[in-house]
Amino acid sequence: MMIQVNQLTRYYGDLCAVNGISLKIEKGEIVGLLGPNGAGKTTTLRMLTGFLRPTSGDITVNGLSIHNDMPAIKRLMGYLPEAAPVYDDMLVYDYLVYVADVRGIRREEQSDRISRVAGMCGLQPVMHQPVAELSKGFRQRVGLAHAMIHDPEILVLDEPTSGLDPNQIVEIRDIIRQAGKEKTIIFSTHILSEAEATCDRIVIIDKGRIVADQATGELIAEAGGDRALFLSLAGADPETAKVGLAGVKGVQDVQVQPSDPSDPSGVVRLKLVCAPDPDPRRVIYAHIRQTDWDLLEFYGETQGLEHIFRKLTTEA
Ligand SMILES: Nc1ncnc2c1ncn2[C@@H]1O[C@H](COP(=O)(O)OP(=O)(O)OP(=O)(O)O)[C@@H](O)[C@H]1O
Repeated sequence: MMIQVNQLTRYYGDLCAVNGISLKIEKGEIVGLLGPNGAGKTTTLRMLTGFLRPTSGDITVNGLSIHNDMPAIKRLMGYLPEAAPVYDDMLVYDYLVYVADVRGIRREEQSDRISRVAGMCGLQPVMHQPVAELSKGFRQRVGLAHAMIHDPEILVLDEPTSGLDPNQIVEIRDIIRQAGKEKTIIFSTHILSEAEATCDRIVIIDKGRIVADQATGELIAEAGGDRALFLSLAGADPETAKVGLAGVKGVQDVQVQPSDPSDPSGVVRLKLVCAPDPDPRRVIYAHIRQTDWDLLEFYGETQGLEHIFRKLTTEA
C-alpha cells in the first residue's frame, strides 16, 4: 500500500472543511476526488502535499508520516495546485531549469529531465516562448511539467482541466493517462465525465466527508446506471423495429426518435433504455443481422455517474 489517510480533519475556525476522511491508495492507481464546490477537495490535497497542517488525523506515504517526514514525502510527490502559479516573463525552458534547481536536481541531469517532461507534456513547440504569453492550455502543461520535473512516484493535481477548452481538456487528460501508466495519480475535479474517463477509482466527497469510494465501473453500475443505446437503421419499419428490439432481454424501453421531415432517407433512429446487466448489445446486433436493415449507427451512453453524484451530494 502506498498512501494511507487516517481520520483526516481540518477546521478553519469553526468551519469543518474536512471531517474525518480515511482512504487507502495503492501504487499505480489513478484516483479521482470528486465533489461539488466547497466539498473539501483542495483542503485535502493541500494536506496531502504538506502545504496545510491537519487539525487532527494523519497521512502516511510509503510508511512515512506527514507529521515527521514531510521533506521525504515531498520528494515522492509532484503537485499541481489549483490556481495557476503566477509566472513571470521567463522562457518555458528557463522556468523549467529554475524549477529543477529548486528541486535540487543536479546540473548534469537537468537537460535530460527537462527534455523528458517537455516530451511528456508536449511542450517542445513553446520551449523558447515566455510563459506569460502562453495559452491557458499550455500554461497548464507547464504546471504539469513543473509537477513532474523530479520524476515523482505520486502526482497530485488540483482541478487540472478547470478553465480549459474542450480540446485542451482532451490534451491534458491524455497527458494524465500517459503519466498514470507509471505513477500514482490523485486528482480533483467536479466534472463527472472527467473522472469517468480517466480514473480507476472515484472518491466522492461532500461537506468534508467521503460519501462514495469505489472502482469507477462499479460505481456506475451500482448507480443503477441505466444505459441508453442509440441505433440508426435504414430500410426498417419503425414499428417492426420497435417491437422486435423491445423483445431483447435487458432492453427496458424502445423509443422511436422523431425523424427529420426534411430528411428523405427514411432512416429510423431509436433510443433503447437498457439495464446495466445483462449487457444486451450482442443480442441486439444478432437480431439486426437477421433482418434486411442496414445498421448505420450503434453507440451507447451511461448516465449513471451523474445520477449517483446528485443523489449523494444534494440534500434530500
Ligand atoms: N483558507 C481558508 N479559510 C477559511 N475557509 C476556507 C479556507 N479554504 C477553504 N475554506 C472553506 O473550506 C471549505 C472547503 O474548501 P475547499 O477549497 O477545500 O473545497 P473544494 O472542494 O476544493 O472546492 P472548490 O472546487 O470550490 O475549490 C469551503 O467551505 C471553503 O469556503
